[in-house]
Amino acid sequence: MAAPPPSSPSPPAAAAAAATQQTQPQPQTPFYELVKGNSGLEKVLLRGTRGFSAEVYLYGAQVTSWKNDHAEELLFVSSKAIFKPPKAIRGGIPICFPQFGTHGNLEQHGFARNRLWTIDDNPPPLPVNPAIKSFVDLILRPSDEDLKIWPHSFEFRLRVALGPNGDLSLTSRIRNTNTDGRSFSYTFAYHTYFSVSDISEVRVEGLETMDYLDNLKGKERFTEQGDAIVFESEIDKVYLAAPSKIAIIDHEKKRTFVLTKEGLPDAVVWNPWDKKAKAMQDFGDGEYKHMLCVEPAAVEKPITLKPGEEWKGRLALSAVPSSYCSGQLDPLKEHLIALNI
Ligand SMILES: O=P(O)(O)OC[C@H]1O[C@H](O)[C@H](O)[C@@H](O)[C@@H]1O
Repeated sequence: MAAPPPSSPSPPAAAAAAATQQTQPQPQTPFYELVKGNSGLEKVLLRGTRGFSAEVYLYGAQVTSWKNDHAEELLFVSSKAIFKPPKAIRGGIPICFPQFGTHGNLEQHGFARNRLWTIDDNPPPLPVNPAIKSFVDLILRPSDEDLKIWPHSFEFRLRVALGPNGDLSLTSRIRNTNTDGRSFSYTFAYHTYFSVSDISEVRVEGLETMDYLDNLKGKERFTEQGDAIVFESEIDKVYLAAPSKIAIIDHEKKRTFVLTKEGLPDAVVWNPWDKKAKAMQDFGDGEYKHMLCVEPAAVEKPITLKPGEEWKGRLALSAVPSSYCSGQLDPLKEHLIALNI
């Protein structure tokens, strides 16, 4: 598909918006730009107000950049990331579908993260905040090869949107398009890599007292004790029925990430720490200190769709300044104050 001219409304996207305008309010002139990224792979640039921006590779529909109004990168992408199929890009927000991790017989995290998605010029209407001016819709349908490894027909639509306050949202709509009457089930995650100043200075709030499956202990179930989660060693846990808001407090950066999730009951927390970092070809030895994955997910209970049914799973991210004092943070309150609501 031809790239729209730089800094002008994308004609297909504008046409799509116009087509859906009659049924419900949609942003009028969505802006995106399609450019060449690493290794010649195409990526979409989203530009918001006040310098907020995001980038999405068509490869994996993977968000690889989200910047605030000081042009600071908020997501982690490894300096050793490989931008070459079939390797998934190490960092940003890989999409794990139709399988999270090793919870099934497919390759780790499923195949959506290493397939080439296309821009969806005419997505079905999606209720949106009319203040959102910058977004892109992507779509993945299975190829004949994909059908051999996962014999189900589906349409996976992803909208990535940059809000007026720099918030980033990802909305997935997955539809069962099987014509043989068969249901299918899948697990899912937005495998979000956050950029942090120093992992030892980071706390995660919202998951304390939750039950979790520990991937480092054969997926055994435990209950989290005590206070906020802090990091002193490798972690790989699937928190079950986690709250819809989770906060990552970066003490040194004085920044709090607030994650809001819908349709995604679980939340995976992962940091490979030093030994696993060294074993990964596409990850720098010391980079574990500057990243943390908190991944809204549906893992414990797979989602089942009958033919014609559609599921929606949404993640909204915001980064707000935090003058954090231990134990005093109310992530929601702080978020609303920062947004002046
Ligand atoms: O190396 P990848 O396939 O991208 O997976 C990276 C990590 O993803 C998740 O967080 C899993 O819980 C981990 O067990 C896994 O190591």
